[in-house]
Amino acid sequence: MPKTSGLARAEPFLASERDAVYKAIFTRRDVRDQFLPEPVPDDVLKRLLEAAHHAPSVGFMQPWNFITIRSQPVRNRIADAFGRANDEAARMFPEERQSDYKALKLEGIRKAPLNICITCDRGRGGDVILGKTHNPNMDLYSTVCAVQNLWLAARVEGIGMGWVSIFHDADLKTILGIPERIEIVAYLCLGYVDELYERPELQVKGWNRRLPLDELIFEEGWRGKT
Ligand SMILES: Cc1cc2c(cc1C)N(C[C@H](O)[C@H](O)[C@H](O)COP(=O)(O)O)c1[nH]c(=O)[nH]c(=O)c1N2
Repeated sequence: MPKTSGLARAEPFLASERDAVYKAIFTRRDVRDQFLPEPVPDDVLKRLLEAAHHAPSVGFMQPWNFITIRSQPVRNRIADAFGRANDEAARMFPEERQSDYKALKLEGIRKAPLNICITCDRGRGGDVILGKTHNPNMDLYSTVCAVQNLWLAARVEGIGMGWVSIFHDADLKTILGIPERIEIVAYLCLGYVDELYERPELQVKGWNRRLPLDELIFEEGWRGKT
C-alpha cells in the first residue's frame, strides 16, 4: 500500500462554524455559583476529556492525568482545604481590599456535581523531551492547554467550569492520594448552568477590568515599561 502524506485539506471553517468557535471563546466564563445539581453524564464527560486530551503538548508528551471527583464527602474535605487557604489569602491583601475579597465567591466545590483535578506527570516520556530541552516548564504549559480545551468544550455542552487555585497543593495531594512527583495544575468545578455572566464576574463585581488589547500589542519588540 502506498504511504500517504498524512496531510488533508485545511479549508477555513464555514461562517457558521467559525462563529460558533468564537462564541465559545467569548462566552466562556469562570463559574463559581451558577451550577445546577444535575449530574454530568458519562458520555458527555468523555467528550470533554477527549477535547482536553487533544490539546497540544510539548514533544507530544501528553503529560496530563484527569482525576474525576463526584463524591460529596471528598468534595467536602477539599472545600474545607480551600476555606483554610482562602482565609490565609484574604490576609495577604491590603487591609482596604480584604472585605471586598471576602465578599467574592471563589469556588463551587460543593455545589458543582463534578470536580476534576488535572495533573502533570513531569517525568512522562523520559528525561529528554523534544521542545522541553531548554525550558523545563513546557510540560506545565502543555497541561494548561488541556485545561483550556476542556473549558471551551464545557461551554459548548452548556456546562460551566470554574478553576480553583486557592489551596495548599499538599492538602489536595493528601486528599486525592496524588504521588509527590506529580504536579497539580488545575482543580476544576463543573456542572450544567442555565445562566452565565456576560462579562467576567470579577469585572462585574468591580475587582478588575479587561485591559485594552491595543496596550498589550508591541510590534517588532518590547515597547512597554522596562
Ligand atoms: C490559572 C487560573 C487560576 C484561577 C482562575 C483562572 C486561571 C486561568 N480563576 C478564574 C479567573 O478569575 C477568571 O478566569 C477571570 O476572572 C476572567 O473571567 P472569565 O474566565 O472570563 O469569566 C479563578 N477564579 C476563582 O474564583 N478562584 C480561583 O481560585 C481562580 N483561580
